[in-house]
Amino acid sequence: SIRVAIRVRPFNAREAARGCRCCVEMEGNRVVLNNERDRGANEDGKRFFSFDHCYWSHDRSCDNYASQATVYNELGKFALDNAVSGYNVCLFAYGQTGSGKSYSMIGEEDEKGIVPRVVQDLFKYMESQKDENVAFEVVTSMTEIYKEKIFDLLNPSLSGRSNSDLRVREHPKHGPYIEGLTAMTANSYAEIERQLAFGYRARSVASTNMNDASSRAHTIFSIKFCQTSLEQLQTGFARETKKVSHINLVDLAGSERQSSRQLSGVEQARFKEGIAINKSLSALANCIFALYKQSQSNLKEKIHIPYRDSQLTWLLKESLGGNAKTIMLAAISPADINYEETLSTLQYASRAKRIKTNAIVNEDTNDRIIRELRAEIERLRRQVAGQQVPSPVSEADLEVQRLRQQLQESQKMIEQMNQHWNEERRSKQLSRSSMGGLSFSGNGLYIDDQMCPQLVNLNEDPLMTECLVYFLSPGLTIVGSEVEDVEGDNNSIPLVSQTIAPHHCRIQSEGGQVTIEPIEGALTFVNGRRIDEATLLRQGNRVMVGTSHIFRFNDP
Ligand SMILES: Nc1ncnc2c1ncn2[C@@H]1O[C@H](COP(=O)(O)OP(=O)(O)OP(=O)(O)O)[C@@H](O)[C@H]1O
Repeated sequence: SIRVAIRVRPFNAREAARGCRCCVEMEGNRVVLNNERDRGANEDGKRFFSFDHCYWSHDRSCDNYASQATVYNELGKFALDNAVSGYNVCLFAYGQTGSGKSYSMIGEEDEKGIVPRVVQDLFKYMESQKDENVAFEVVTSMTEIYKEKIFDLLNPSLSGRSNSDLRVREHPKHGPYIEGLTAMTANSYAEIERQLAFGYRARSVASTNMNDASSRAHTIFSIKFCQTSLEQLQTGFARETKKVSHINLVDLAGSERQSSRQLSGVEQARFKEGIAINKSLSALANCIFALYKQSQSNLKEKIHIPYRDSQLTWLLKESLGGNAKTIMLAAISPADINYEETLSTLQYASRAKRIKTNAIVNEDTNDRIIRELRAEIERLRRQVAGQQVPSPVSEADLEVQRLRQQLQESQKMIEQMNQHWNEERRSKQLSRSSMGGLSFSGNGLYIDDQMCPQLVNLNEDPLMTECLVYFLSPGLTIVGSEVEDVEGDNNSIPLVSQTIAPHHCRIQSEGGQVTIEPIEGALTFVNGRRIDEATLLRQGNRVMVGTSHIFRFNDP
């Protein structure tokens, strides 16, 4: 379920000057609203709401005062821990204008909020995991949805509102995304801090009755976090595991009451912004309501969730009802003059609590099974160790035996998984070689396997040169015109021409060395010299098989 937290701020200057009464109390994870004139409240004028977390930030002198660090330690750390485990996470701040959303998300110079703290701890995590077999990548982007238009806050050409708005598209697997959005790689916390400062300066902010610096748009700061680790297997292969998670930190524009009185020019502009903000927030409310209904319903039929009704809900689709662990931080004012807005925020948040998302670790399926089996083995090992106290009780012996058996079974499964993984990799390599070993990226052509030695074709036609890459996996590779039937674990390279024998030559790759040997004197040349025995290949050697297949040997 979506995790929901409520935070109440101190009185602002205006509320203090008007001598407002505090209408909010917090008891553990329960919020109590007080208003004797509220007809929906109980006879004591109270309404009760429970949430996953309640943060009392109204009065610093109270024992239960929740500081920026307290809020981060629960919400931000939860988001970060899940992102590190490979889940998509989304943390969004909701609430009336001036209720404290930006304060919680961004914070102030010496009271940093969730966003900078998440980034800081993300870099600390990467530092702590530094290892030559692990690589990390952090890519950030920052957008603003202002009056239903999407702007790129990290685009340096941004000047005023002239930056043309961007479009949302939908990826069949990963869901909606913004086309053409600037994505920046960051190598340090300081870099992201600069990006954040730049992006936040470019936001649409204006002074309103409720807040001197009110965000007039929704701001989304996104981090794509990739973790690639390389594991050396006993089989000689190196297994690459990749986990990618998307962290979306969303500071929503504040909901506000619309006035029907005569408005001045500036007020008119704020009023129009307010309409757009309320429109997208009500689209969000409608999605939350539909998702809430879906969670209540036992019906098989699916309820339509109106994600498409606003850019905001469309972009948050995966975070609300899809593949993400989502946290909603609802900020409220303590003042009685804002009672209605506070009540509506709490009702909104109560509904969100019931929404269930469907978060999964974003990694290769085989990686997931292997990871789960490893965890299982570890658990069983610990259990076996725990049970090994000498005991005459035969029941304990039986338990140890059962655990041992389970452990063996899990170990066997993991071996099979690794074997299966290797086979898959090999078959991918074979299909790559039969396709000419080509891989395409958006930027053109690249050879995506730098780990194996390779034979790269050379051709009189420069356009045809280096178009074919044969990857030489550890073990034996048979080259010939009829190699479909090569047995066991052996690999094959099929070549067709009159001068190629059915089984023409053997290429052995072992312990980092590769040799080539003709079979029954078949025509094979290394650097123009005919060979008749196993010959060691060196980086850059020219290899000719028959009279028309020429390659360069590449050993990365
Ligand atoms: N927990 C808090 N402790 C101290 N001051 C706070 C707290 N929360 C909010 N404030 C102060 O209240 C004012 C309004 O907060 P903030 O700008 O975060 O509201 P907001 O919900 O983001 O408003 P808007 O929707 O208009 O952008 C700011 O001056 C901020 O410093």
